[in-house]
Amino acid sequence: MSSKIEQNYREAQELYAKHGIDTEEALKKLQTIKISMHCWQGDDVRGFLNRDQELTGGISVTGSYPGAARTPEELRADLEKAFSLIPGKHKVNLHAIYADTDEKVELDRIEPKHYEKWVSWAKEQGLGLDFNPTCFSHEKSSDGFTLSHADPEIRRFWIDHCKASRRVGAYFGEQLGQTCVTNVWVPDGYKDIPADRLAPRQRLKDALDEVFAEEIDPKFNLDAVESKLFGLGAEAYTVGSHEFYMGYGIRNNKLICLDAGHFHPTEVISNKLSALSLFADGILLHVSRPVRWDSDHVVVLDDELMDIGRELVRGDLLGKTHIGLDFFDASINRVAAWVIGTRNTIKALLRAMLEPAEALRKAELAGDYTTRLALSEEFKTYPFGAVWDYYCEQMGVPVRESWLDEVKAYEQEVLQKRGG
Ligand SMILES: C[C@H](O)[C@H](O)[C@@H](O)C(=O)CO
Ligand SMILES: [Mn+2]
Repeated sequence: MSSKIEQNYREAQELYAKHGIDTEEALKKLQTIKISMHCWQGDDVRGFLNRDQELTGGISVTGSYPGAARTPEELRADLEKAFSLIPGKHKVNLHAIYADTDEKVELDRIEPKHYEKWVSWAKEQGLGLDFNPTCFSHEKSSDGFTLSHADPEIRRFWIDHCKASRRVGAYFGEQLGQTCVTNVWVPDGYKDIPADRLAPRQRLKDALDEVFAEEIDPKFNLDAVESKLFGLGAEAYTVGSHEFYMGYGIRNNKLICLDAGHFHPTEVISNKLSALSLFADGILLHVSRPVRWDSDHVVVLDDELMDIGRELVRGDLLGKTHIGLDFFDASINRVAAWVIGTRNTIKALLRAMLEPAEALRKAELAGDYTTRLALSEEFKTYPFGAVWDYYCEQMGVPVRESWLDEVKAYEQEVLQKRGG
């Protein structure tokens, strides 16, 4: 006797098959896609190296929901809980400040050994790891500048940190047999109108050239660069703007990171993917949800998330795109935040795989925009949910909202005991 979930799935399968959409193929493909889940949602971007430092760099976490992870052990336990509720095998994205070590190590001196415990854990869990130098929340970034700092000594510190970070990334890749993506984002910028826009960009370019000078096997580590429009306290000018990094990344074969919150309010990253894919070696996504500014809300299954999924699927861009998440909300249960955002990102991909892309393309080429619109709209109410539920069941994770009971129980048994 098949379950109700399977019966619903079989009916949906038939409906999709009428349009030549193979749901089994879609689910097989979906299993191979890894989402890089960012560790920093678990503790409001505090990390473990300089826990007393306030969060700087023009980013902000709001909310005081209890239960933030205070130690690497707690953070790993929370990540495990979240992964147990998300279908598939994925990656964890670490920032340098999440080193798991008793040593008081400075950022420019980090080494693979400071992250060994993360690697053993990732091996046990069958996860990949990605990495980021942390160029914020530090006394040497207190005036808002790092790699483009006018003071060569400060610049040197951050260059050395980024170089060390790439070596950590390569260690992750080599140890785990999965390429690590090391993403460089710096907050550098001015609050008010600069007198000189060029010099900081020249310094950033030169610093990056130095950071990337050491050859690292791309099998182990790929470098990415992340642009931004503005940050808190850097409203007038950001050194690492989109044009800057698009140019830098294309010329130097770096992955270009598109963060959904790093553009003008009506500008969407979904519309950039096809263009960039023609010129860039690869793309890294920071899937996020800006609400009026780069607020880093948990991603919901909204039009933009579905458009990102569509562009990746229809343009066959999954092979050259690394999907990372970047949101941090401290006003809700942090494990739930991961689960909601990651499940939504996977859902968006599945939904895109279950759309009649070929028929839509054909209609478009024939100038039949009526069919294009009619079909797109009708597919919005196709039984995508039945396929998603079946996928969750097959992958051994809770179906529909039943995951929430597990998060609530974890909150009672574990998170609430942490206080704070
Ligand atoms: C913590 C992240 O590295 C950071 O959010 C960065 O990726 C970013 O998006 C800054 O706005
Ligand atoms: Mn980002």
